Amino acid sequence: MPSPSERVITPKVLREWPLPDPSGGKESRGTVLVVGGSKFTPGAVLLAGEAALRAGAGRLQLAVAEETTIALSIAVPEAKVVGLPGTELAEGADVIALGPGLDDIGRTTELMRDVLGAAGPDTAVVLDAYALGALSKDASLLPRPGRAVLTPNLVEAEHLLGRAPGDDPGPAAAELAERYGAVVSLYGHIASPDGRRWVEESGDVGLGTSGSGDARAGIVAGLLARGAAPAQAACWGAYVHAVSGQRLALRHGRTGFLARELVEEVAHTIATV
Ligand SMILES: NC(=O)C1=CN([C@@H]2O[C@H](COP(=O)(O)OP(=O)(O)OC[C@H]3O[C@@H](n4cnc5c(N)ncnc54)[C@H](O)[C@@H]3O)[C@@H](O)[C@H]2O)[C@@H](O)CC1
Ligand SMILES: Nc1ncnc2c1ncn2[C@@H]1O[C@H](COP(=O)(O)OP(=O)(O)O)[C@@H](O)[C@H]1O
Repeated sequence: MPSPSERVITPKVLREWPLPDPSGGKESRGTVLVVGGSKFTPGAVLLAGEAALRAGAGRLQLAVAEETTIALSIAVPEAKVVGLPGTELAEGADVIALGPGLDDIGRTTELMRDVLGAAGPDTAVVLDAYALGALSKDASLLPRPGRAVLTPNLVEAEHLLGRAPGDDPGPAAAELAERYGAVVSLYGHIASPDGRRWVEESGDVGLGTSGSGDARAGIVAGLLARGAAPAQAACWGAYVHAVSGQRLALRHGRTGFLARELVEEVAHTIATV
């Protein structure tokens, strides 16, 4: 049941809150820079990056572990791929998605200082995975929270809150949004620092698949790149992620579909809202 303070995200609500017209060239749909990956988890960046393109981003850049640059440039031929930290690309990026696939809090902290410090004043930021662990230790790592979306899973929310989110993630999302001054998307519950709240109710068990959160962070980044506001990108992102899962569940069953298949559904789901 949604709380009375949460608006349920339905196709009608989204159609009243349309995404910016995507009819311009790729320059007008923005550049996403995904910063993340490690020697042993390079695929998270691939999932997030491809999800950003499927959500409509114009250009994709990946800053990844040095030893994975060649493999990822072959796996994602649409992207420019450089070694971490990727600071040289940060100033020109419209959106920076930081965290997927990182595996060390100290290294992530350094990356956040370097990359977000080099970002332009209007750059939007999506923080996921290890970036949220680092943020839980040092809130100053998010220099301009106003254009940020945080996409924690329940473990990351616990690190950020300092306690378990409890049975209803809605109040936890609202508390985090207020604390960090950023939009928070937590398990289908979206909260904005101005107090607005939404809930997406179509999600199902199959969405709990490896890489699902990486895909969702990438969708949000792509929507921001094409010009959506942070709360709009988070609401559309949660809906598109959940409905893409529903469509896969109809074809394959409630569980067993893959995050990469979720990513492939994204463009069609957006087009049919
Ligand atoms: N194909 C791939 O490459 C995949 C990579 N993935 C990546 O794998 C990484 C690890 O994911 P797991 O869920 O196993 O993560 P862990 O179980 O290692 O940690 C869960 C979360 O706790 C936080 N954390 C860890 N150490 C902390 C500390 N010392 N202090 C505060 N917070 C801390 C981090 O924010 C982390 O995201 C993530 O970066 C994720 O993006 C997964 O999403 C699955 C797919
Ligand atoms: N059992 C479930 N029911 C509904 N939605 C789910 C379920 N499992 C996952 N999800 C959705 O998928 C998102 C990503 O899943 P999660 O396991 O938290 O990803 P990750 O650990 O990769 O970040 C969640 O935030 C939630 O919105």
